[in-house]
Amino acid sequence: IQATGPERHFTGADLFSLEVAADPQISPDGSQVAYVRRSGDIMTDQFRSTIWLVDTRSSEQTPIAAGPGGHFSPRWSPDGSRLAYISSAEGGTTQIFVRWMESGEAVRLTNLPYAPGSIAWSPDGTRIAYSMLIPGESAGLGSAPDAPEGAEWADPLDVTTAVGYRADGQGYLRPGFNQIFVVPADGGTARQLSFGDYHHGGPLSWTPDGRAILFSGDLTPDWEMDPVEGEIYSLDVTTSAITPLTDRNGPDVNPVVSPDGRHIAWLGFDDQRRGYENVLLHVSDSDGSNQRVLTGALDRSINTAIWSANSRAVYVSYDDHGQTKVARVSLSGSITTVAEGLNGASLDRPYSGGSFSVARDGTLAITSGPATSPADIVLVRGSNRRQLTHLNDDLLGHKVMGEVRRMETASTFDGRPIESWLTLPPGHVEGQRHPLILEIHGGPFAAYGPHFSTDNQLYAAAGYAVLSVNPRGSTSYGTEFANLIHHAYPGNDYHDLMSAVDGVIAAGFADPDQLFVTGGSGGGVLTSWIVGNTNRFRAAATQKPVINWTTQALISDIPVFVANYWFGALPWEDQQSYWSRSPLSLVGNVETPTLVLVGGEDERTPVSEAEQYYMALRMEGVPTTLIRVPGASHGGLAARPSQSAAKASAILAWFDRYRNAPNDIME
Ligand SMILES: CSCC[C@H](NC=O)C(=O)N[C@@H](CO)C(=O)O
Repeated sequence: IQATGPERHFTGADLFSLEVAADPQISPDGSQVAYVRRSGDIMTDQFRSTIWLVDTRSSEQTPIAAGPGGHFSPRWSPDGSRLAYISSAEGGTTQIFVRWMESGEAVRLTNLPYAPGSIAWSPDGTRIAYSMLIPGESAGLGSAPDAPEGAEWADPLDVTTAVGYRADGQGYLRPGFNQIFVVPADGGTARQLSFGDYHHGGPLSWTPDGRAILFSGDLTPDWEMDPVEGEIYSLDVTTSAITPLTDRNGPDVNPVVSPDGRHIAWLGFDDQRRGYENVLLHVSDSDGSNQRVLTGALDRSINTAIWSANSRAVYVSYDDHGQTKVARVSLSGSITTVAEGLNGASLDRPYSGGSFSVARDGTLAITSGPATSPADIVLVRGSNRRQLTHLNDDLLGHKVMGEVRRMETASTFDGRPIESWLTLPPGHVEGQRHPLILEIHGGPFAAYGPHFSTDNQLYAAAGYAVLSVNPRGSTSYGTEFANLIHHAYPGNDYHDLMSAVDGVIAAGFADPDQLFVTGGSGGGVLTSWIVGNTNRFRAAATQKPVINWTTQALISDIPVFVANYWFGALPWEDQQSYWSRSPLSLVGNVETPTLVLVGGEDERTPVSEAEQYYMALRMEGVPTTLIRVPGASHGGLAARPSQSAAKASAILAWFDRYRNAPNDIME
């Protein structure tokens, strides 16, 4: 059949044409913004990162690093004359590059054996600090016989004594520790500054005199068993002496020294072993004395902190009701919101997020955009906003996207307001009811909001309305709301989700006989929990779920965290809680046809969780299918455009199979 015209709806193939702006770095004088552009590439089936410069007056764009390889982390020298970045332009390991802006010359500064990260210019622009993993020795035990010359033997045994021996996105970890280095900014030999069997973590922040670098880490022998702990340390650049600046029980991370050197700002909280804590902005004097919290009254979590040029305030980003905002926090603790509507770089689901930077005069560069398009670069000067890039107008300008509307319902459990966003099928006519997909976020401490989502747009283009709900436990509504699921997840969040579904039915958008449910990770837990509790949904698709908390606590890459923060006991100490909160405990109730889907290299909610559920459903005679996404990690389930499109297509095919089935087949 020949197409009669251009495809007006969003399609899976469109994923290859999407572009999203990230990591906007405004130059100190505010004249230009360097940013990372992530673009779909149909030949490599990846999102490729390039660095572009956009002029804040003319909006003219210039490529900084856009050739072969990946390019990211642009960072201005303090005087704005140079731009450092990390790139694999020359193949092999990523390296630090510097571009001289006036001449346009870019040079590779380093020749490192391993990938650098957390690059930070010294205040006088003469040096660049960075962190890098230095491999350590594997724990040895016994030995293989000697191999004859020329023999090709199997790999040696992999022996570990580490707690963190696996990590999502990396697989089984090679032993080693993050160390801090410094390299001359005009080339030369890098020097290692930190040593020892501890991770010395970024981001890094220099003191204005260039004598010390602040970093965070847990330099105590018990660091492996305390996954959230961290302190701020000062590292002497000459002697490598390390001085702790904080010492409380709880994370102290992301230190930033004020431009005048008088204060330190950082993020952290008192560890109470609760599922959720607001991350608070702290400041102290430069020696760590006089510590105080500046955002205690906000009751929101702070994501990023950047000092104002005059050292009198800190700009922070935070999530509020599913939206990401920037506020200016003065040293006296007054908080003024200065930008709203930030959007992050994740494309598949509408998670809150976004990034920003600040010029000397307070002009902000943010990543932002409507819910129907990925993030662009927007300049914010006082109340003026100007969109500098239009990365997707060429593609989405010719498409009819699903409109996104904010909804609110009272929970049937306790009357609390539950916020959600409804993506309507393109061309929706008022009064028309649609089949509804409830799409549940993970975390579980995370938030959806009015943000772009390829999954939701693909479902909407297929004629479904899609509901993205923030049930209790969601972030961006304060500590009390998030901790309503402390040691009680899944639980009453179920009622919030069902209330939101009933809200859109009552509002006339959804067909009550055509309900479907899906969700990933924490959202997969809730999807499986829902089908264990109700038969109201015609079909379900549980993505990368936890099914059995005992195995999750022992096999995932966050074992100690799950046990200590989400249960407060080890599995064998409180098997009753672990079992009663496991969706596997309800599998005998399930009648809803349920698709199970997981990334083949998921280390966060391991493949074995999905496999347990699939087999349990088969044993119970429930219609099911297991899909593994080859090579995909937990965080990277939708990283390859072809797999992301195919995943949405498989879920739609599963739902379509039951969408039009006569009711008696469903009974
Ligand atoms: C329920 S166990 C771990 C869940 C995981 N949390 C952190 O990694 C999760 O829910 N991830 C979410 C949000 O990041 C996801 O959608 O993958």
